[in-house]
Amino acid sequence: MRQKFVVGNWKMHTTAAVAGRLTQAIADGLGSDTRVRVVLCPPFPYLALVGERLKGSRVALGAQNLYPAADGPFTGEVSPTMLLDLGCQYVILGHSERRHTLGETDAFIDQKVRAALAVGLDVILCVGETRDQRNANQTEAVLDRQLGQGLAGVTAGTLARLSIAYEPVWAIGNLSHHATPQQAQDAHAGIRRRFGLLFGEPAAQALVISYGGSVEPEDAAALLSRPGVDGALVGGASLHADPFLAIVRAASGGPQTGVKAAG
Ligand SMILES: O=C[C@H](O)COP(=O)(O)O
Repeated sequence: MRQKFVVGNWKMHTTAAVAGRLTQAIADGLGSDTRVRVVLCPPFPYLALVGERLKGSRVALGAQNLYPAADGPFTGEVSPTMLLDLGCQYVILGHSERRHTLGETDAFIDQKVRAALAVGLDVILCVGETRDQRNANQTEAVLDRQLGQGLAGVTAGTLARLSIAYEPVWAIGNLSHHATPQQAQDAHAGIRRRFGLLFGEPAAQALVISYGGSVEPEDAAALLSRPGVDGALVGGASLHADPFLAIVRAASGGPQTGVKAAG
């Protein structure tokens, strides 16, 4: 049985003071319950601070990006080993904001996935179609391409350190147009099928596939109770402790032992 997975992606938000308070509130609010795997991904400058606050908690630290080289003349970039040094266990790669706003290609994302897995980081690989691609019935082709290239460097030995986040681009930061639980379930089933073709059925059944795109406490239970929807990659709602904790509770299927009520 796959463990539910909830990741907070703070994107380019917070300040040091806010990051510290938010981390503390989330770590305290989660208590000792381990039914849901929880990860916080702050901006690079706050990784050390957040990592420090998470010590002794059951929340893992993740980064939002990396550069696929061990070191070198790459001004402004951050290497996989630097993330490890800072205590990161996870890294988000292939996020649509990097694909579409910053122009990252499938080939570059493939390099990043390889670099992350090579040093022992766990990868959360984001895939998803734009609204135009969905309207043109290209969703499957887009996911095929993104998965085919994004997973090219994954091997039997590194498979267990990979999860997928399905994020339809049209649903991100868009409360009036988020995907329905059925749309998420269908896309996840397609991703699992493709994964099975690449790596075999046991690997496909073990694969954790999260949904991202305006996940809010109100719809989290309906979404996360769907077969094959194993978690949530949460943006906006992870910037406040109460809604984020509520989403974790929804993922656990109900009140969690040792989890204080959000408030
Ligand atoms: O990484 C998170 C996703 O892009 C979702 O962001 P959002 O919850 O603000 O729509």
